[in-house]
Amino acid sequence: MTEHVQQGDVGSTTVTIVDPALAARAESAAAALAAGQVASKLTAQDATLWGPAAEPEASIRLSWTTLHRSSRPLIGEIETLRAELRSEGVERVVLAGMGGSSLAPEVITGTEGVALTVLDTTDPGQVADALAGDLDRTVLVVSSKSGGTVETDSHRRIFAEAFREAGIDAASRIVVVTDPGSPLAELAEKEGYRRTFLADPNVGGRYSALTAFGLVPAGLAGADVARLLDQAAGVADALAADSPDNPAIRLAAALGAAHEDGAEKVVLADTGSGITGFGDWAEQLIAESTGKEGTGLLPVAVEGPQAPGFADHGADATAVAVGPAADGAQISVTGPLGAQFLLWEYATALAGRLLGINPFDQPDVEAAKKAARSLLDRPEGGQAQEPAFTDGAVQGFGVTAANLTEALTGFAGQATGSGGYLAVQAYLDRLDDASASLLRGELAKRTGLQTTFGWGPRFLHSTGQYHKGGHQNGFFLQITGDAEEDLAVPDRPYTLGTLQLAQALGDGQVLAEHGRPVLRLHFTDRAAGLAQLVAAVQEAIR
Ligand SMILES: O=P(O)(O)OC[C@H]1O[C@](O)(CO)[C@@H](O)[C@@H]1O
Repeated sequence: MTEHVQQGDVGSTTVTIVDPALAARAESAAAALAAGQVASKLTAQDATLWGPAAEPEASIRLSWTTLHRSSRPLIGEIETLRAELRSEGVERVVLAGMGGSSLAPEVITGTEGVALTVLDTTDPGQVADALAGDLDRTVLVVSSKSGGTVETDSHRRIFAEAFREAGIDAASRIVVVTDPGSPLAELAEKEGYRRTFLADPNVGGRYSALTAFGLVPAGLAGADVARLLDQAAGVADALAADSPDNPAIRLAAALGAAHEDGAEKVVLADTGSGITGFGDWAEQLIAESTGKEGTGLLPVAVEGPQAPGFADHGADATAVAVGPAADGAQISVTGPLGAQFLLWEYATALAGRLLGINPFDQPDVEAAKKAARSLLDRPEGGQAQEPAFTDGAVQGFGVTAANLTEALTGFAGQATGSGGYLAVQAYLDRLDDASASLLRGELAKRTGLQTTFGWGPRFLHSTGQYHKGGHQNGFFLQITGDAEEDLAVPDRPYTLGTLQLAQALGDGQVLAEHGRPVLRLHFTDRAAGLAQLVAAVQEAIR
């Protein structure tokens, strides 16, 4: 470390710019943020910080800066409900929620080793497995800020029917988290659902970790959510300080300076933070907040500091250790989970200012939802496409190639050396088909490109915004697969399987309209297709 190494240290919460060149580059941005009193204004919820165009949205999105205080009364309410449910033998918590309505509780419970079944998928097999759990002991938490998200609504319908069929009073087993006045709030009242927690409407989904959206499902599952608020409270004063030593200013200034120098990707590796899955939560915060108007920071969550893309990254990326600095890390961010939530929220909002965008909207998410809806309205769900090739258990779409190897060679050839990124989007079962995620490292290693991996449709509520709105240099590999069984969605004209495929095709269509290359590979047999794809990647891309 040299004199340029910068550290903002709050107890155990630190941001260290390990790379001296980056530390030097970040100095002026940090000084400007401090001099402009941006941190204290943000804490005071000043909606003018991102310019006049962003002000209307920002004025209803800033309550997250004080949640460590305002969320306190929730703790007792959650504990009371949990005790009540346990006294009835209800101990298994299933959470239906997309993006900001499930990512934080998943990290919180994962970090504490507490069981929570998260449904943020339309994969019929994954939902069927959750249904096959012990319904007698199950409570379903339905979390949706808007109250209109199709995946979450489908899960609610499927579980309500399953409870009824099992002779269980469905209303007594459904707990709702939503915004006041949403269609879901109204429905919960009409149906007499067990309990509705109304969240603070002045907090957007991806900033909602410390609202009812993060705390209710995690707390019902048994996580110590009061401690999370304590951890956030412990760092709150430091984050409000107009000083270059403010850890959020440090982080935002470094990411902003790196972006200015062409490092538009942020590679996140856990280096022993003690937090499980932080990258998945941070991905949504960073991508949806910054990836718009053709700019932004692309989060790339990798498997660890040894993974391809981290220590060996190029000039287009900044390597960030979540935990102590490791080989190749340019920035290290440490701290307990509650503190890291608040720190990254501040840093992302400040980085948004440096990038000149509104960090509180997600203008490009709707396009894919619309395309999926219109496909579902067509006969056969608009899904009767002819494959360009069938090679064993893999069919190829959107490509001129005779077989899998040829398709991959062409796709990788186009992307390699482009300075862009590869995005693998797997519309599969993230538990049973978990090994698909190995493709990320294989492709990153072989192409030298920053490579992301996302489960569809989960990523549509996360990195999906960046794919369409951010730097227009992504290459998209979609993977879809036949399911062994499908699930009907009660009172809806589609099954989960048709919805899942419509979501893939709809997003693919929007990406193609953006002029981005999309290769879709469909597995007629998932296990065989996956094995074939991994072997073909190893053969075709060297
Ligand atoms: O909580 P809701 O309204 O169901 O939305 C879920 C997620 O969907 C998004 O709106 C994107 O589609 C996210 O910003 C949000 O976290």
